Amino acid sequence: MITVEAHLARVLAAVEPLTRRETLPLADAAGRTLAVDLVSHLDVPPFDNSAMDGYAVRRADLRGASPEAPVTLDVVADLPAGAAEDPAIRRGQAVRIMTGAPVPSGADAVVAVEATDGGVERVRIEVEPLAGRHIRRAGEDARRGTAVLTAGTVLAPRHLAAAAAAGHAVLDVVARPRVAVAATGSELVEPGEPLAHGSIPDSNSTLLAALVADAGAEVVAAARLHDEPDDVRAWLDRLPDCDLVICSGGVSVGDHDVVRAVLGTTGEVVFEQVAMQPGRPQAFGALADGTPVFGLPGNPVAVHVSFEMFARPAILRLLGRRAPTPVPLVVGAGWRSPAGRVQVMPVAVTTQVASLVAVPAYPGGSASHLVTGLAAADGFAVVPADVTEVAVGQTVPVLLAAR
Ligand SMILES: Nc1nc2c(c(=O)[nH]1)N[C@H]1C(S)=C(S)[C@@H](COP(=O)(O)OP(=O)(O)OC[C@H]3O[C@@H](n4cnc5c(N)ncnc54)[C@H](O)[C@@H]3O)O[C@H]1N2
Ligand code: MOO
Repeated sequence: MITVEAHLARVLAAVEPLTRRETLPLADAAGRTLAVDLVSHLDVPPFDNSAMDGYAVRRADLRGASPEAPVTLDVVADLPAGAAEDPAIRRGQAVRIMTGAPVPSGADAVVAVEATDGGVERVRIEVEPLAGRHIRRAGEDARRGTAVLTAGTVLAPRHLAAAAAAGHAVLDVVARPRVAVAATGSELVEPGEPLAHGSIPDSNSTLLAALVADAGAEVVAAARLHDEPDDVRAWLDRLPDCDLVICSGGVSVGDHDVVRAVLGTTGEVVFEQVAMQPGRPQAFGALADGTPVFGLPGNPVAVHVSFEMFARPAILRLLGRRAPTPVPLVVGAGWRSPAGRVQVMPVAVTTQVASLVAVPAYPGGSASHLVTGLAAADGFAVVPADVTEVAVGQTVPVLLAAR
């Protein structure tokens, strides 16, 4: 038996970050991985502008101004947002200005309209503003030429907004890893189709395709294959170019374990017992053309768990992303864990007395066939191999599940 860490290290050593890139308009880049550090093309904001609707003034004109001693100024211009002018302001003058409009170069403060009588031709002002009051300075958010986003960032709406503000219309992103998925098993039928005795709906195909997409990759081939070595061989031979192949089922020691029968003879794929529950039997290696291939155990919970522990980290490495950090959560209901194996327990995350707690998503942690029970999970608690009892109130690391 090998450890989870050793198996993961072997997987990560076999995949390299992709060098393929795509250039996408901002609107199409959400969820993609930025390929390069992004430098601002602009000062952000691009010019000194007003933070308030009010009046641009010269502070020298407003010495000692107060509600008891207001000062009246002539309003010589009106600047809405988008105005391009830079009107001169002389002694005793003010410029009416709206939020976002460029502050005239002769002004050194803005007075909010609330501290005035709101006059259009003349304005009565009741405060002496501090220097620079209500002026948002050019470049105070980002200077032209400085980095605003770093390579490897998963582009969320807020990152796209930052890129737009920094003057970018398109972004260089890492190409989506191309992944082929196959579910093996002669008992499997298309979901929704009538079942003969002994048949079950194929849920792993749906699970794997959705997990692959969630991890930021693209499914370029998908198949449901009978436990016939020739079928599996033929599918593998006809695969389009891909970066990764993920199979489920057929990796243990049964008579019809077809992935073992096909890939176990090439010498490039290693079949291991990993000290993990569920998901002990694992296959990983390379096809004849070098494409990395996973053989995940067929039980659906084992598929999800194996994906989170090994296949997702591989896809994230292809993308140049870091693996997600588990979230420490308090245990809300205890459970037992096997000695000597890392237990990956589906947990529901709920709120108890104002704190988030993790409780088993269903009773009986090792039941790796409970595919509908798995739907109750919000994440996976990763319990170290030397722990046999997970007690209420203790903290466990939880890998949050795809949403
Ligand atoms: N003698 C032993 N038998 C088994 C062992 C063992 O160590 N010695 N390990 C058990 C464990 S643990 C697991 S996990 C499985 C892994 O075996 P396989 O990878 O060969 O998986 P299958 O036998 O093909 O399937 C296992 C189980 O999952 C169901 N399944 C498979 N594919 C799908 C799918 N696409 N959708 C829904 N359900 C699927 C399948 O019907 C089986 O019930 O081996 C144990 N046995
Ligand atoms: O190890 Mo199996 O993957 O528990 O069901």
